[in-house]
Amino acid sequence: MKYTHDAIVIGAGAAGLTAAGGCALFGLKVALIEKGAMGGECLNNGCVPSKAIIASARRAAEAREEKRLGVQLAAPQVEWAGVHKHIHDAIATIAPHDSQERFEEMGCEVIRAHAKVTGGHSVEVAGRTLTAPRIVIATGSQPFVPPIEGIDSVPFLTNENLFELTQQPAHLVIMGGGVIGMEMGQSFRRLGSEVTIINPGRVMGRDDADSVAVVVDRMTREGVRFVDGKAARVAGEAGAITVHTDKGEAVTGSHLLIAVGRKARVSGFGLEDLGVELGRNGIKVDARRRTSVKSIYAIGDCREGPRLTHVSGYEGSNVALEIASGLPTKVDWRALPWCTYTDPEVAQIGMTEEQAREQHGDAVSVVRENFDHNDRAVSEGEVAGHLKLVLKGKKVLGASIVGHNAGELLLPLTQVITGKASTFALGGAVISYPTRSEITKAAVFKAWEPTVFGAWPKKYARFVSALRKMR
Ligand SMILES: Cc1cc2nc3c(=O)[nH]c(=O)nc-3n(C[C@H](O)[C@H](O)[C@H](O)COP(=O)(O)OP(=O)(O)OC[C@H]3O[C@@H](n4cnc5c(N)ncnc54)[C@H](O)[C@@H]3O)c2cc1C
Ligand SMILES: NC(=O)c1ccc[n+]([C@@H]2O[C@H](COP(=O)([O-])OP(=O)(O)OC[C@H]3O[C@@H](n4cnc5c(N)ncnc54)[C@H](O)[C@@H]3O)[C@@H](O)[C@H]2O)c1
Repeated sequence: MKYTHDAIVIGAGAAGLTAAGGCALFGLKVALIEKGAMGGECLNNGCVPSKAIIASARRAAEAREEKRLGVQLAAPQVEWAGVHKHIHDAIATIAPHDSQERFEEMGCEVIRAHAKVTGGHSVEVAGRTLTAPRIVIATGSQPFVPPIEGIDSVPFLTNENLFELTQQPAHLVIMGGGVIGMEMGQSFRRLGSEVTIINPGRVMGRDDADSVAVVVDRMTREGVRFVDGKAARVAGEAGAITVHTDKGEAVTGSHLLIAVGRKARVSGFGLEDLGVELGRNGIKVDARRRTSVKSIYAIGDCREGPRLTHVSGYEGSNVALEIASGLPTKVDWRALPWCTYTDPEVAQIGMTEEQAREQHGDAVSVVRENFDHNDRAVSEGEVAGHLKLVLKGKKVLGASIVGHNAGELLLPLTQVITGKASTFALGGAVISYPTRSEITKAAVFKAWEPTVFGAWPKKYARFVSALRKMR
């Protein structure tokens, strides 16, 4: 069969950009297809805008503090137009990194249209039929809106329109006390909105309970109200929306934010007709990210598994490496990190204590160090929090850190858990996004780039692709 490309990538978010960029840097002919904005969710309505609003909120919170370290700041004056501008300036500043121009410079053919997969090796887009031995699906996810009574008759926010708000909500009611609910709840409260978070049971259920308790305590003291229950019915109109919980409580606010998880984007682009196997929430993949149709990979938020930018990037580079080298490249989640950027931050790597005890029972031990014994923390007056190291013998299975900039403290643990500490390994390490720690990976990657994407690897990748095309 004569192919138009070596690889076709659908979706230009963190996953698709990394896969397409990687293949192009190996000298392969790649089509990158995006129907919406380049950069996908992380850049346009996820990580970047949410971390920008967190930064504005932190500034307001600091100014609101009583005299501390001998210094009293003036009371904060929040100007919503300025917050909105900061969010969109941050997006605009980062956008060139994910732009069509940059990926065309790398060698990708970028097509801005809706793609439809029509076979194991073919994709229809903008009136053309593209063909390649390998197709990579990186179509992402969208907010899950629960089908509860009244949901169609009230206006609500999700991450897709939250950052477009041109006026500050008087009272933001948040359905869901997961990562988005907690990060945005604290931010809007600090910026001056009243905030109520409705969640059944423990908030941030995937994280270590002791660590989460420290954040809940801080947010409660800052004035966030937590309501235990599941949103069961909504009613009202713009400016006065009431959420009724399954426990009989009713909360009325000016705005409603829905943050109860994600729905993988898996329909409307041909997978149904091809019979690609789906799981409960996403495309089923093996450890190499291959779907049930082996020439098609699925990476990032659209497949079953963790949904984080650094995970999307990791899977994108793995798949690019597998396509270029022809060698199986499996994911390794032993040192998977994630961080919730509340203040204090909650950072996790590898197994939580709960997961470790489920798997290894009494063989697990936990050591804990509190920040009030850490001289830097004491000097800065930021002593809230701790580090919990989850061990089997002296082997680290995981760690949970809650405290100032906790996300920045994970990197040495990545190396301890994987046992890989070379510069090459650091260049491929999975580092929580967005953290300043990523700069070390970027630097060593720059050092390795001329070797990894040098003339010989490029020749080899083209040879592998030519062999594949002959089959
Ligand atoms: C508010 C919020 C904050 C977040 N903060 C963080 C954080 O701090 N750290 C972190 O690690 N993660 C964070 N995340 C999660 C992170 O944003 C996602 O995991 C990541 O963006 C997923 O990347 P992706 O490439 O898999 O998908 P996406 O970024 O969703 O990209 C998929 C792309 O595919 C395109 N597409 C879909 N179908 C087609 C088609 N048929 N044809 C052409 N194009 C198509 C879409 O238009 C989209 O651009 C956050 C998420 C949210 C909502
Ligand atoms: N810092 C980060 O890395 C970061 C930040 C934001 C988002 N994200 C990603 O985005 C994804 C989505 O975040 P999210 O906060 O929407 O989901 P989530 O899965 O983190 O949390 C959803 C929460 O909603 C609750 N819930 C479910 N149904 C409910 C109902 N009817 N009423 C009230 N509560 C209900 C659940 O109990 C859960 O606590 C995350 O899984 C994460 O992968 C990551």
